[in-house]
Amino acid sequence: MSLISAKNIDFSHGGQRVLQGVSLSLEPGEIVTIVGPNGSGKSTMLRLLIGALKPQKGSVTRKPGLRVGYVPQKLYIDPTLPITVERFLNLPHRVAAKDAAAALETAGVPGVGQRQMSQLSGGQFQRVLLARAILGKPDVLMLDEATQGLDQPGSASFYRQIESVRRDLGCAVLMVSHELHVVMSASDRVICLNGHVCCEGTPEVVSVAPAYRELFGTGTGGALALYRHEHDHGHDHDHDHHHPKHEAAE
Ligand SMILES: Nc1ncnc2c1ncn2[C@@H]1O[C@H](COP(=O)(O)OP(=O)(O)OP(=O)(O)O)[C@@H](O)[C@H]1O
Repeated sequence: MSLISAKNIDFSHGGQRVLQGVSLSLEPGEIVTIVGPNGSGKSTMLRLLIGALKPQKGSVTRKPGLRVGYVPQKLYIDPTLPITVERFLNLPHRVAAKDAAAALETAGVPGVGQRQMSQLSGGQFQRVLLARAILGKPDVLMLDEATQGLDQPGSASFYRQIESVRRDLGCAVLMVSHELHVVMSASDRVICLNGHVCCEGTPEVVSVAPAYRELFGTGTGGALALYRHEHDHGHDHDHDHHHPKHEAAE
């Protein structure tokens, strides 16, 4: 059974149609990224999947008892408010010190528990948010533009952390981004959204799909290859096949 599945969703904000006929699902353990231009309905889709919004048409089904860990885009903490990482992880529910330490370790920031939140770098801060999501032992981690404000190496490193968290926890990951190549390289499957699902598949397949290239141009293929090299351990399909049809369309 899928962890979450959406069937034929229509959604409008006010009178404005944002999503039309969108179907997608998330299977246990997979990393799926929703990419799309600004305003294409990515955040709305995430909120529908979580259940914070109700579709006007279609349905969203979540596996009973599904635990979702959510990593927001950015969380504002008043810099004049002294709060340590450990204290932050204890909000809103108290957690055991050893669980907090373990979550920080899994999230890639071991030992920062006594640091002030305001003194963390952008990358460390997002990893602390990740640690907080991990504490709930999620079946699914959802990240909405979680690397905004990080530079490209910082984002790439954050997404590698996500892969490692997936390995440790065995959870599925659903991310939203408009940062293309960096995010895609870490994904098993990419869904390109622009009010509807334009195309969907492995990063290699989506990055050469005509609908994707129409939206984002052709510039991401090389960068994808650059980041992908670490992952070339042959999943279930041949990465190296040729796409003469698409190349001819460039
Ligand atoms: N609460 C709301 N009320 C009215 N319109 C909204 C609301 N939230 C989003 N919208 C509109 O719905 C459309 C889709 O927004 P959404 O945030 O889902 O897109 P997105 O793909 O996540 O965009 P971005 O990449 O810029 O974050 C936009 O045109 C936006 O203005």
